[in-house]
Amino acid sequence: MQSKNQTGKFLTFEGIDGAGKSTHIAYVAEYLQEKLQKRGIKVICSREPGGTPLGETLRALLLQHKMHLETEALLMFAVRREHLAQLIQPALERGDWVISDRFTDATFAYQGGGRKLPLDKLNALEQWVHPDLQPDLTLLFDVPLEVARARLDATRDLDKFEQEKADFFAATRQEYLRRAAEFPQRFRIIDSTQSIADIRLQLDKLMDELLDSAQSAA
Ligand SMILES: Nc1ncnc2c1ncn2[C@@H]1O[C@H](COP(=O)(O)OP(=O)(O)OP(=O)(O)O)[C@@H](O)[C@H]1O
Ligand SMILES: Cc1cn([C@H]2C[C@H](O)[C@@H](COP(=O)(O)O)O2)c(=O)[nH]c1=O
Repeated sequence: MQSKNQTGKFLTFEGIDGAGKSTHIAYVAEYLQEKLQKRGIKVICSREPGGTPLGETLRALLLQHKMHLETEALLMFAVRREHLAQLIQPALERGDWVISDRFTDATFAYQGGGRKLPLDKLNALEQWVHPDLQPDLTLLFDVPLEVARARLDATRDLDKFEQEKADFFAATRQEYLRRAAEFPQRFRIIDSTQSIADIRLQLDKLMDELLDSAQSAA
């Protein structure tokens, strides 16, 4: 069994709405949990905005109500502060692994790219809320806008963000890709136009690499 003094791993899933990230989270969590169980490590799935009772209450407001752009960005970071304090940091300190469906890259992409909030304001909030924590691995599910839109239209009623126009999502996607290029050591881009089965094969490989690096660091 692995020493519990070890810090767990933090994985984040990102992409524009309809890219397919949520489809793969349960699969990755199960894959990792099966391998980590024998080392006494739990895999915890969460999401943003959300992840705590307060965060889920704020999520409902954020996804439905129109508000000032800065209010929206501040609330995203307020949700994140609570998520870090209540769930993410305690889990990582126990040595457990956390998978979050979106994290700070989403604020840069949506509020920074999509809504054009200056990035220096977001950098300042990031420095305030989590100066010393970055995901160990960020999977960016990338698809052309039309593919994402067709997937969303086929499945559900659209929330406030999902109702945005193509130019909003083009700018959001561009900011995601810009951040992936800026932080190549933690980002992996998944071509989400592939079949679900092919994406799973790619995810298996990525998770095996991560498990190997965690094991050799232990
Ligand atoms: N590779 C794929 N090929 C075909 N359909 C897919 C693929 N990935 C996901 N889908 C379908 O697209 C729809 C949207 O997927 P999903 O909910 O995972 O997207 P998402 O990126 O999590 O979106 P959101 O952020 O808005 O929740 C679902 O109906 C899902 O079954
Ligand atoms: C964390 C975060 C999220 N958003 C947006 C992105 C999505 O449209 C919704 C979350 O819904 P999901 O389908 O569960 O991914 O919120 C954002 O604009 N900024 C953020 O920081």
